[in-house]
Amino acid sequence: MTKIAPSILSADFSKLGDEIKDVEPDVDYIHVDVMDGHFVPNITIGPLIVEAIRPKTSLPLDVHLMIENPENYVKAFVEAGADIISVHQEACPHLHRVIQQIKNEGAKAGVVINPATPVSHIEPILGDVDLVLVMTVNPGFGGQSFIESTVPKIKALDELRKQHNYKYEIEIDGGVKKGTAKTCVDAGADVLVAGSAIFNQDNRQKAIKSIKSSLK
Ligand SMILES: O=C(CO)[C@@H](O)[C@H](O)COP(=O)(O)O
Ligand SMILES: [Fe+2]
Repeated sequence: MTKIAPSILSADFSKLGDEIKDVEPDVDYIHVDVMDGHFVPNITIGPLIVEAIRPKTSLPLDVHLMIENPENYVKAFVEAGADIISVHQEACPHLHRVIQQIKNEGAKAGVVINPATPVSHIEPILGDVDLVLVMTVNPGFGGQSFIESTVPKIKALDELRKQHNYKYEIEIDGGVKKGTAKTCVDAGADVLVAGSAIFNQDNRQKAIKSIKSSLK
């Protein structure tokens, strides 16, 4: 069963608790986009907001770190209540160490690749991660268009998982809506992050249902 992870980047930040409650019954993770104004041009939220939303939901908080030097913040995000922490390969010269650090802190560890980064750059640590996040847009903003050339990477990750019996989930992030969602699931994606396709809609339940039914 494909999992849905609404990205709160497109939610109303003045009432995040209510926004999460609105989607909670129909989804699997809450996706939290952390941006530092260095790794990506945008600045969003830090551990304080994660701590504030933690009591508002029992769903796993899926924290996507789009920051430089993520190793300096892993502990703070785990203490704030993050369940899954994903770091960008492009931001981590010592990727293996950061992945171990996340796991040692007690969270699930994910690795993220940008649209221009090949799967080969993360192959050596695929046996160590709980999640691989394939960016299907360039990170930094919600509401961008899906980049089709990322789809073969989803397929390659699914193949490698079968071949080596790896256990990671494949998550995709960016430009998810009807059509692109099915393309990714057919390629092997297990978790779909969706921001604007859910939170920019008046009826979020209907929006989630429509993504789910597009997968059949
Ligand atoms: O990490 C990011 C963007 O950098 C995403 O999680 C976005 O929040 C997805 O937004 P949509 O493309 O679904 O509107
Ligand atoms: Fe994200």
